[in-house]
Amino acid sequence: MSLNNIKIVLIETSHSGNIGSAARAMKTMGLSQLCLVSPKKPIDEQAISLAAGATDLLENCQTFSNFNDAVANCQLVIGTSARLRHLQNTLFEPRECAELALQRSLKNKIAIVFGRERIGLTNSELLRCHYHLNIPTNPDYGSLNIAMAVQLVSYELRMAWRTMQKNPQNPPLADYPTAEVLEHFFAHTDRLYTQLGFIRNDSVMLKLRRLYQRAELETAELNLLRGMLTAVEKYTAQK
Ligand SMILES: C[S@@+](CC[C@H](N)C(=O)[O-])C[C@H]1O[C@@H](n2cnc3c(N)ncnc32)[C@H](O)[C@@H]1O
Repeated sequence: MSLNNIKIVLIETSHSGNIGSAARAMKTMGLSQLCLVSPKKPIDEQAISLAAGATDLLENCQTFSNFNDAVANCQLVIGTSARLRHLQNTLFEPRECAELALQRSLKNKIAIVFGRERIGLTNSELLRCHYHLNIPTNPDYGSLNIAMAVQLVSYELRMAWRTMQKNPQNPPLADYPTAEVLEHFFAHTDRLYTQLGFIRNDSVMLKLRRLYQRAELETAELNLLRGMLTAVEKYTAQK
């Protein structure tokens, strides 16, 4: 049992030093999978210096051009946010998050996504996440440095991992679709119901996304919904 199925994704990081510090935070807790999405600065001297002995994570990190590609192969996507947003997905705190992520990582790939230093994650990125993770902090001053947020979440993952070492669990029975498969389903739903005149503005699809993300659809359940879309499509084509 390892933490290798859990990746930490950093979106458009401005300061290369934060990438290095995040790598160090991860390695101290036994995490190794670092992904970057369009970093504003490449991995440079400062990143290497702040990574201290965790330069192997920087050498092995994967870089993507967008959020969707970075999480495409993950069955569970968790977005972190310092602020509570109006379009809130299921919200949890680091301990609960770590327990769920660890349990699901026995069979699935998990992404925990951290936002930009200044503006965090966009609403559209947060809508692509099954859960939102908020680290409870001082309500008057609650925004942590990104690498410190990575440290806290990684620590909870390590604690959950240690507990699981003592009480091993079976992998979950259900299969879950990857983020990429879910995105195809959302695009199909959007296309079909726009064509039928039911979807007339973006807010409908935002609400549907939230509903389906919250349900954490299993693969068999998703296939049922896809079958229903295809049946409606066939019926309307015959008319
Ligand atoms: C400096 S914060 C960005 C602050 C931004 N104004 C916002 O509201 O999200 C950079 C990143 O660190 C993480 N972070 C900082 N404080 C956090 C908290 N209290 N809970 C969860 N994540 C946090 C998030 O990933 C966030 O996108």
